[in-house]
Amino acid sequence: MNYLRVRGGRVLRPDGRVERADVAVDRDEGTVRAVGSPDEVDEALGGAAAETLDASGSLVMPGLVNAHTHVAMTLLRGYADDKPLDPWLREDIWPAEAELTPDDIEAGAELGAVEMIRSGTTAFADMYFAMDRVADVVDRAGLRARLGHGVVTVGKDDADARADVEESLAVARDLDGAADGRIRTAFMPHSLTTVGEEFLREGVAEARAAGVPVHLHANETTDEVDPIVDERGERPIAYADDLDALGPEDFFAHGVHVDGSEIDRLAEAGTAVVHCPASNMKLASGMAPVRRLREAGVTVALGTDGAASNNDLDVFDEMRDAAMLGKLAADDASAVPAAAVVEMATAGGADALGLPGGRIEAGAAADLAVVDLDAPHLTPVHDPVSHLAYAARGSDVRHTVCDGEVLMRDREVLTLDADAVQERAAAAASDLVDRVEGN
Ligand SMILES: N[C@@H](CCSC[C@H]1O[C@@H](n2cnc3c(=O)[nH]cnc32)[C@H](O)[C@@H]1O)C(=O)O
Ligand SMILES: [Zn+2]
Repeated sequence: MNYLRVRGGRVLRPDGRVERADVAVDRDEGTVRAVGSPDEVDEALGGAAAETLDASGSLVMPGLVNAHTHVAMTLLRGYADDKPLDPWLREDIWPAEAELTPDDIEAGAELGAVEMIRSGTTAFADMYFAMDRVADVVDRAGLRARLGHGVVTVGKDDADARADVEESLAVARDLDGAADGRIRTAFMPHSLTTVGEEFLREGVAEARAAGVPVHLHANETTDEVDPIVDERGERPIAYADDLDALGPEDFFAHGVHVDGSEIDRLAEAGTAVVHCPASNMKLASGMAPVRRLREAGVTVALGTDGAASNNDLDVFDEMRDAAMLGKLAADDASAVPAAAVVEMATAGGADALGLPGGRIEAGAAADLAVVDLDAPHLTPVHDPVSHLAYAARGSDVRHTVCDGEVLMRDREVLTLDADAVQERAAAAASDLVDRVEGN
């Protein structure tokens, strides 16, 4: 038997209670074997030896889920700021991305993986390209992910557009189940306005046949909603439904400009929304109606979006931003409370992505973050859940565990060489900018 014991901490349970408990992990299975008092855990282990992870003075929480990002965009962190979505993409980001090589994407994904592990994130959804390289990084990092190749067809001729759709479907079929099952996939058209209708229709039909979900950017800005309403006489979520892209396994990023009928339709279909508050604020896209979505029964997860519109991959920031912005959007300080954003960043994320994790209970995936509460900015501890939402930072995470494996112990990343990764990514980013500016 191959056990790991997280000893001496307080544990955030699925019902939101925090209790003093040890957690026993079956590393071979990658699951939680038992949660309980030291005696109860002794009994569950039946005297078997276990490697120990010290959690004294700490809170053991489910690993955080970053449910929408473009992880290799870490190379473009701080490259172009202070513009709205459309000119930001067209004038700055897409020209830079045109110069990205698969090696760059691997370097950026490694940097993102180190950043995520250091801040307690154990699972993420990624839409980008050169996804075989991203998958290789996920495998080596020990993380869990739902990956897809992002399709854009606007401005492409028919053959190029079709090839992009085919690439996304091929990635969805070929990479599903990679990294010992920690990698799952999705068909990922970029958005309902950057992919033409016939390509959306064909791609979604193929995705359904292959049994993979659909992930796209939806209702992010009014510039994206208005043309659909003007051309089709229907709102984007109705259009998505018409395309058969609104299923219970599908998950849409943003959902900022959704009206009541769209919220109801999302709830009825069981399609999840990934709220990206920092990206929405930075690009001034708008305020998602998070309270209304949750009240309607929509699964809401949290995402950082790419590091160029955030500008980091720290889901603790996202929890705080989601609570703050949710209150502002509802004009009510009781809207989107601490427990709600913690749920969105854990169980909500796992449910939206259809990945295991998000809850610490016997039988669940052993995806954990151990947060050190012994710090001035976390003193006193009246309510640990309040601290997770409003006062803690990614750098407060001591240990990160995914699928039963320790990815970081005492703030040292074990699966990747963090210094080498940082150096390589900085060099790749500087070469990239030289190439872009030389053009
Ligand atoms: N195959 C496509 C790449 C699409 S990947 C997904 C795209 O989403 C872009 N992106 C990043 N953040 C956002 C956002 O907030 N909204 C919309 N697109 C974004 C990102 O820069 C990337 O180009 C191509 O040939 O261009
Ligand atoms: Zn995005």
